[in-house]
Amino acid sequence: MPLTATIVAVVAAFAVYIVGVVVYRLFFHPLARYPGPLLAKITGWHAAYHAWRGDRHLEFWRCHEKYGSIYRWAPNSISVNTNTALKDIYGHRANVRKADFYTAFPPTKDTFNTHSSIDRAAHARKRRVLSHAFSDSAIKTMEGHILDHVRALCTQLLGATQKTRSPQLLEEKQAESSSKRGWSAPQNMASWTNYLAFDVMGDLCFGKPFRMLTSPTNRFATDLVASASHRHLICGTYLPIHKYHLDKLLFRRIAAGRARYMAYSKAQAGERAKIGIDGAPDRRDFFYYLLQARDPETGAGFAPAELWGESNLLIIAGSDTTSTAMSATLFYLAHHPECFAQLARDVRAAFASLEDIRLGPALTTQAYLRACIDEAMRLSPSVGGLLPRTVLPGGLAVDGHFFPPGTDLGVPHYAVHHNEAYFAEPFVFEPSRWLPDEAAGGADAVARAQSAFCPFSIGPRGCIGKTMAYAEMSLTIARLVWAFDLRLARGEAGRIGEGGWGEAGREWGREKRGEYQLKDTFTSWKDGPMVEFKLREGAEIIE
Ligand code: HEM
Repeated sequence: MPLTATIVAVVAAFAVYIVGVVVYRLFFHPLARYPGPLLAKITGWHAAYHAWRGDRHLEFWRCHEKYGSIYRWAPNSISVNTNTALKDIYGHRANVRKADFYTAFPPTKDTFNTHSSIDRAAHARKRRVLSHAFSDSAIKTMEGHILDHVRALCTQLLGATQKTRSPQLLEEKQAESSSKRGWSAPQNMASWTNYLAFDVMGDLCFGKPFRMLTSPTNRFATDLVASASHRHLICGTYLPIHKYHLDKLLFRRIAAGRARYMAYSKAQAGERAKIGIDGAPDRRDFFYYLLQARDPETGAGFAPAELWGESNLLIIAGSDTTSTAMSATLFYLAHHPECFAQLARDVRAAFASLEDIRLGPALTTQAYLRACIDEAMRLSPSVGGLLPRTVLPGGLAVDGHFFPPGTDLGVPHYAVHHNEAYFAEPFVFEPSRWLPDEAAGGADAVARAQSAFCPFSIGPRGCIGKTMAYAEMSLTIARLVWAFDLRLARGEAGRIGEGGWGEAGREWGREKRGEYQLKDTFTSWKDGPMVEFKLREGAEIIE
């Protein structure tokens, strides 16, 4: 056959194949009866586009507004926006495994970690070993490391209150300076909470903090981790991008950032592994627990590649997520002075000094503090998208729908957190909705809200670091609120992080001024809020 005829035949065969796939997916696929965007039913590129844009969490919400509680968001994938689906899909009895989405996460074939393990038995073993590092007693021994960095943050903010903001304000500052109680220049709390969370996790995972709070040298690593997370999301959402390394072609900056992070974390983990347990017997960090932990059933510990995989995971899983929740909490407190005032009253009454704020009953019983953090995580969840699970042989029934083996299912966090069926006025910051004595609707309304609240996911693959995250967030927010008065920066700076601001503000779902805006990169990218701090009357920070 002449060359031209061969090319025509190949192109024609390809066209017939494509048409066949499109017709099958639209009319004969087991999910064909479910509504959804036309392009999403035909190809995974639709979902990959939103993963790249960082508006995946909003797209799930928008589509549920349009199509109802269940829709098809990719050829083989269904999203369900109900509290019952949450239990059916993620609960302990769910007949599912993690979707192939997670094969895009590990840097090498032998570095599957607790988070990226798909096989249920392999995951159970890793999780058992890792759980030693998250026992209550282990977290208590890590408290000292966390507090070192929270103190460093307080000192930095105190320093900011003592710097002159601008020549015009010099006089005002001079008047204030003798008492050290002037207002600081606006501080970007997305950055500060990032530095804090990375310093804590670097300290606990690699045995040495990044020292981002006190020096700019290592701050570049926050961008690398963000790139790693974003790359995992894009490639996992549409696996051909991962399989054929298209990310290196299409998203070069993101792919390069991820590669740099992997090299960096490998080197850090290697250095910590060399020190081992004997080299630092008093050091109770994650590595200490990882190095000595043994599977109670098999007696096996983690191999070196697994150690890297786990410490690498912990940095990504524990830093960005926690910093987003803290910056979101500060965003909403700065936008709701009445809530800040109530929280400040509670915390200042409960603790006589800054150093009294430690882990323990006095902190865990701060109900309004927990309500503020939970409400911020509801409105702006650190992991806002959908965590896909694949139905195993035997199928799965969800909300009366039967799904065959191989179907990918999930509940999108941002969408279910804004579902009016569970949250009255879902876009309003209302911490009291979490307090049975204060919530409109009482204990029933609180129980309904709890049933759909899933910032840490739920079930056997839910966040293992939840207790640790609450420990870090409570210590940080309580200490900041105890020591400082805070207010939103005035003018344009105060708008950073708000909806309806800049280019993105014109997007449907990003127009709400009072909502902290996140870019969904699997975890989240954020900017702002810009907050001013002032050491409050009666507070002292020992530098
Ligand atoms: C506010 C802070 C945090 C949030 C919102 C959060 C959220 C989540 C979510 C949604 C998952 C499920 C991911 C999935 O199914 O793909 C998860 C898993 C996980 N998280 Fe967190 N996380 C936080 C803090 C932490 C911290 C501080 C650590 C460790 C120091 C941590 C370690 C992990 C690990 C290891 C997993 C995998 C668990 C498994 O698959 O068995 N997280 N987290």
